[in-house]
Amino acid sequence: MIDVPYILLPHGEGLGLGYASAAAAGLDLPAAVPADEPLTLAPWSRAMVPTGIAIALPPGTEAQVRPRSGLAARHGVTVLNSPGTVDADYRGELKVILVNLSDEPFVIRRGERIAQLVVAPVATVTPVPVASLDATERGEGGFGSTGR
Ligand SMILES: O=c1ccn([C@H]2C[C@H](O)[C@@H](COP(=O)(O)OP(=O)(O)OP(=O)(O)O)O2)c(=O)[nH]1
Ligand SMILES: [Mg+2]
Repeated sequence: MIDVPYILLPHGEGLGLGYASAAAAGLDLPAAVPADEPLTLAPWSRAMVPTGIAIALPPGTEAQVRPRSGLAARHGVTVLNSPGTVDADYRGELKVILVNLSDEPFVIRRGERIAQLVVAPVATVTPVPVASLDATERGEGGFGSTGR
């Protein structure tokens, strides 16, 4: 277990960050919209939803903002830039770019879990310019080159 420090911003008071089950991969992210002002995501529209949370990821890690399957399956609501990337040096508020891919409006209430955050190790590399690349069996084949 790796400690990940987080703070609740003023508009995140009372919200939290946690796993929904013992071995869940993703920390659920809550919507930090005002309790008396739910956010309505119109059909085929998007919104950047505040979570009221800021984190300090350990160097060598990233966090991915992933959709919740229940919202996607039941309401057509997903994370537009999935998986969103949270850099280890980011100290701003975590935000979730939700999109409503359905014909029905979707209402987001305060504290509702809108996405999940998966923390993962990340390889940081040094890009090295070279004259040519080593040969492989695949070569330049891609995008279905091996068949269906
Ligand atoms: O779904 C997301 C994606 C990003 N971020 C935050 C954390 C991340 O570290 C920062 C920048 O994200 P990204 O690199 O994807 O965006 P960019 O368009 O490249 O912006 P920047 O120029 O700030 O890197 O925004 C979120 O809160 N939620
Ligand atoms: Mg970036």
